[in-house]
Amino acid sequence: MTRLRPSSDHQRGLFISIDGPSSAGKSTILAHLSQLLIADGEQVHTTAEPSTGPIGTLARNLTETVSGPALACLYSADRYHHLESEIRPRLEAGETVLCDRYVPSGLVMQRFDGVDPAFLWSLNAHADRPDLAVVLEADPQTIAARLESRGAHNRFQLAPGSSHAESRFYRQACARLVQAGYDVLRIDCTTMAPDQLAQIIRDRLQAFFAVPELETTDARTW
Ligand SMILES: Nc1ncnc2c1ncn2[C@@H]1O[C@H](COP(=O)(O)OP(=O)(O)O)[C@@H](O)[C@H]1O
Ligand SMILES: Cc1cn([C@H]2C[C@H](O)[C@@H](COP(=O)(O)OP(=O)(O)O)O2)c(=O)[nH]c1=O
Repeated sequence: MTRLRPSSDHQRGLFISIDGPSSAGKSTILAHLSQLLIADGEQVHTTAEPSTGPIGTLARNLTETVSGPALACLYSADRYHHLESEIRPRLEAGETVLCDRYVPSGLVMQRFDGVDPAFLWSLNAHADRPDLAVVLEADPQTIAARLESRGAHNRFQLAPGSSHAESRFYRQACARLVQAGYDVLRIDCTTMAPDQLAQIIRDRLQAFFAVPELETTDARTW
């Protein structure tokens, strides 16, 4: 039996974020991944940003009426509060945390308001690095079709050509994240089914982070 841990001397659980263009399939893949990890014996906590906490609720409610750096600050403030109030405590309890949107979304979405990427990075640079940042990629036309059939949730998604712009912003954000030491797994979700994509992520986690349960128990005695 193995457990997913950052390393064999850690009791902390793994932190995995998933980002990508609106309607690429983040929530769907996350649900499949959660089921797979639970079947593997992991304790899984799924969460999302903006969070359901006070700052996340404010950010979501103000997205149509506040823009630019002010909105960017709200989303990043939510991120730091989310880390402190929910993500870190769950990780320290040994749970695997799956987060639907995280820093990569913060580097991408506020660019629709023309916010300087360097400013966005400075707002997000102190957020905890996930053990794995999954970023979904796809042919923008395919994403646009998924978005149209699901329906837009806010002004960013209604902007003409938004799927193309988001894809471009994500490519740039990934380069920045890799430079900052993030472990980024980019996967193309144009044609593969969500359960297959979840399997790819699960295999990657197993390959990099599986630790024999005996070793995690041994580490506890110290
Ligand atoms: N790999 C996929 N192939 C085809 N359709 C998908 C895939 N993943 C998700 N979808 C569909 O695309 C839509 C958006 O998925 P969703 O998970 O809500 O996206 P997101 O969370 O990225 O906004 C849903 O109708 C979903 O069923
Ligand atoms: C995390 C985050 C989200 N957002 C936006 C992107 C989404 O449009 C919105 C979340 O909406 P939601 O409907 O939950 O997401 P999705 O469309 O992916 O299903 O919040 C930001 O603008 N900045 C951020 O940092």
